[in-house]
Amino acid sequence: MSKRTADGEHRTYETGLHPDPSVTPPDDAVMILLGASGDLTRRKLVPALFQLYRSGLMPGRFAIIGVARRPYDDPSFRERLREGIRERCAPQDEEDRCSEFLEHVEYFRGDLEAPDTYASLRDHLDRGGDRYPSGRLFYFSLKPDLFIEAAHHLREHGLIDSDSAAQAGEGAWRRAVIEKPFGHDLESARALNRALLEGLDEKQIFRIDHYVGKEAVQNVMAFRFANTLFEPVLNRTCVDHIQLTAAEALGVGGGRGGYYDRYGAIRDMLSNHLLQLLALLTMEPPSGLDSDAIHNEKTKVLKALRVDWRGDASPAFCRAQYAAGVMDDGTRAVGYRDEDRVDRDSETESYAAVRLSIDNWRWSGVPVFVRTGKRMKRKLTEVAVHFRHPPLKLFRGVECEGAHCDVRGVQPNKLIFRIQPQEGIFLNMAVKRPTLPFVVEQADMDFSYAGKWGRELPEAYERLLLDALRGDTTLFTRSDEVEAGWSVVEPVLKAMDRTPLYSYPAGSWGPAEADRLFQCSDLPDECLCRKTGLVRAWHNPQ
Ligand SMILES: NC(=O)C1=CN([C@@H]2O[C@H](COP(=O)(O)OP(=O)(O)OC[C@H]3O[C@@H](n4cnc5c(N)ncnc54)[C@H](OP(=O)(O)O)[C@@H]3O)[C@@H](O)[C@H]2O)C=CC1
Ligand SMILES: O=C1O[C@H](COP(=O)(O)O)[C@@H](O)[C@H](O)[C@H]1O
Repeated sequence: MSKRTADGEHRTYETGLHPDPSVTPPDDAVMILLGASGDLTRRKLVPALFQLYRSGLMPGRFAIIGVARRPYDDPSFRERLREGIRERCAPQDEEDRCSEFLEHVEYFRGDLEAPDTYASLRDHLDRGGDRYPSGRLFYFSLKPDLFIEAAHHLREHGLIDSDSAAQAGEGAWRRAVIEKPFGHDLESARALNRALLEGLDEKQIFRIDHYVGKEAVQNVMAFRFANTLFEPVLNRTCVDHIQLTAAEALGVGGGRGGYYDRYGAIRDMLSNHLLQLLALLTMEPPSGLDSDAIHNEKTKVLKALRVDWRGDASPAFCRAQYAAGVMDDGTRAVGYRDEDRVDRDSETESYAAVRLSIDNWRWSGVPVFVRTGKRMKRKLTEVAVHFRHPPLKLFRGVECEGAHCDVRGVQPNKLIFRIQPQEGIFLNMAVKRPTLPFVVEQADMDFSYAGKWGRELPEAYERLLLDALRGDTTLFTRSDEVEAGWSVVEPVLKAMDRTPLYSYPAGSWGPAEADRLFQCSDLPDECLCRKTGLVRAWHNPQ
C-alpha cells in the first residue's frame, strides 16, 4: 500500500506510469549518474527508474553506471539502491524483480574534479563493448558548484559531443540532464548555459524542473486548451488577481540545510518551479504541442513578468524565516537557525512572497501574488484564480453565509488548481440554498484525481526520466526560459539586503507582514479593492 504522512510528503508509490501500448520504450541507453552516492539518486532517481522498469518502459538494453568518490563496489552500491527502492516503491513481493533490475547497475569510483576520472570513465565505456549501448545519458546529480567543471571535462574527454548522433552514427546520441539549481542568479545561469552549449546542442540538454513533470501541472495546459469554457475568461476582463502558494510542512533539516542556507526560498522554489507553473497558467495558446511551440509561449510570458514595485507603502516583496513552533500534527519544530548545517546567524529566507504583474495585453493590471515557504501549516501547492464580481449587484441585499460574505453580498468565483496533495481542480461558485429565504452560499464543483482514477499519481521523476531517455525536451526548461526566470527575480535578489527579514512561527501560514502585499491604500484609481471594496487576502484553506 502507498503511505502518506500527515503533511502529504514522503509518500511511497506503487502504481507508476500506466504503460500504454502506443508508448514504445526508449532506445537502448547507458545512463551515467554523476553523484550517484547522494540523496537524490537513492531517494528519487533509482526508484523512478525501477518503476519504469516495472512498467516495461526502460530500454530493451540498458546499463546504469553510478559515479562518485565514496568507496562502494558493485554489490554494496546495489544494496544502497535496493534500500531506496524498498522505501519508495515497497516491492514486498518483487525482490526478484528488484534484483533483476539492479543487475544492470554498477559503480565507478572517481573524483569528478580530477580530469583523470573522465579519461578512465571513457576508457571503461569503450572497453565495455556491447555491454554498453551507444546512446549515453549523463545525469548531473552533483553539487551544483561542479556542474560547469563536469560539463567542461566531459567535453574535453569526448564523452559528450555536440550533435554527436549525426557524427557517430545512428543510436550514438549524447544527452545531459542537469539538476537544479540552475545557477544562483542570472549571470551564473548564463555561464552554465554557455558551458553546456559548448559541448552540446540545446536539444541534447535536459534542465530538469520536477514541478513541470507533475501530472497536475501538466493538466493546467489540458484544462486551459482542451476546454472551450474556461480559456475565454482567463484574462484581465474577468480575473481580479491570481494567487500561487507552495507551502511545505517540512523544514530544512535532513541533510539539505547547507545547500538551502546558501540559496533560500526565492532561488530554491520561486525562480524556477513557481514561475514555470505560472507560465503554464498565463501563457498564450501554443501553436502546437511540440517542444519549441510550448517553450516559445512560456518564454514570452516569463519575459512579460515584473515584480510589481509600487513604493514602500505597498511592498512587492516580503521575506521571512521560521521560528520554533508547533506543527499541525502536534510535533514541535525547531527554528530555522537551529537546523542542522544552517548558520546560527543566518539571514537566509525560508519564506518569500512577491507581487508580480504581467505586462502584456491579456494580463495587464491583474496582480499575481506568489508565496512559498518551509515549515508552514501544511503541505499545499495550489494556484487560485480569483475572478471579478459580476457587473450588477443583484444579490447585494440578499443574505449570504457569514464567513463567506464580502461587502457585495456574494463571493466572486475562484478557480483552484490543486497541484498537491489531493490533486484536482475546484471551481468555487455562488448558489442558492434550497430554503425559503433567498440565501446564497458558496459551493464547489470539483474534479479530483483520486475520485476519478482512484490511484496515486506517479512521481514526476518517472515521467521526466522517461522523456529524457526518449529525447523529448518538452517538459524540460530551455536556456532562454531559465534566464527569463532569473531576470524576473533579479530585482528582488538585488533588494534582498535592504529588505527586512521577518519571522513566522513554524506551523503557521507565514508572517503577518506578507499581508501588506495586498494593501492598496496608495494604489492607483483602477485598483479594484478601492472601487468595489473587494477584500484581497491570502487564500489559506482551513
Ligand atoms: N536531494 C534532493 O531531494 C534534491 C536534490 N536536487 C539536486 O540534485 C543534486 C544532487 O543532490 P543530492 O543528491 O541531494 O546531494 P548529495 O550531497 O546527497 O550528493 C552529492 C553527490 O555528489 C557527489 N560528489 C560531490 N563531489 C564529488 C566529486 N568531486 N567527485 C565525484 N562525486 C562527487 C557525492 O558523492 P561522494 O561524496 O561519494 O563523492 C554525492 O554522490 C544537487 O544539484 C541538488 O541541488 C534537486 C532537487 C531535490
Ligand atoms: O526542488 C525542490 O523541491 C522540493 C519540493 O518539492 P515537492 O515536489 O515536494 O513539492 C523542496 O522541498 C526543495 O527545497 C526544492 O529544492
